[in-house]
Amino acid sequence: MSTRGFEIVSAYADAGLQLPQRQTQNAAGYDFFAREDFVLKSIWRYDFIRLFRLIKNEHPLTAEDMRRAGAILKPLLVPTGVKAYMQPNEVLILANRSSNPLKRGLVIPNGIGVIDADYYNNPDNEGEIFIQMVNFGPRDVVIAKGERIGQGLFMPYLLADGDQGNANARTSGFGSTGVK
Ligand SMILES: O=c1ccn([C@H]2C[C@H](O)[C@@H](COP(=O)(O)OP(=O)(O)OP(=O)(O)O)O2)c(=O)[nH]1
Ligand SMILES: [Mg+2]
Repeated sequence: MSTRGFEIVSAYADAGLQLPQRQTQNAAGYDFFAREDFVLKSIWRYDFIRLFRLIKNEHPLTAEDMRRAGAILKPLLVPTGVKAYMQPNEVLILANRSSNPLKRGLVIPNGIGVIDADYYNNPDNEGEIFIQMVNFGPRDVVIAKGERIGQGLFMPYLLADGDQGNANARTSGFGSTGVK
């Protein structure tokens, strides 16, 4: 019987992807591999004078200013091509590799990622796990397909007193339940 684990998202079945793996005997985290090559642009590439004006809401700010700010300052969602199944009272916690900030300037801006059990096989993206990243380093970082980018830890979670549960089905992620 299947209890918890990883599967390749069907669209990438033939893409030669690897399932997350632990690297040593007692490693807690399953390392995730990048689904494809990608570039994480350094946030230093942004023109900071323009950024300052943007923050202060000073004009004139062009559409191009907004586009550049969005493109560089927005975290990138690094695709893994992998989905995780688990028990209803379990969660997969995504964490950075400790070497990422030290060696590559890469941080996970949401601190940790919470992958809910009901994200698996959701109708929007089949439950593909994405790792949010920002490059605070001075140089752009190129990550090749198959490089290890973060790790996932399966954990049980607890309910508060009086919690009768919630019948809503998850339809997607990243704000699918609303932003407020
Ligand atoms: O780093 C992350 C964080 C989340 N997710 C997916 C799985 C998770 O189950 C879903 C929702 O995450 P969360 O509840 O943390 O985000 P939200 O902003 O509250 O979105 P939603 O309204 O969809 O719950 O998004 C990821 O793939 N990577
Ligand atoms: Mg949520």
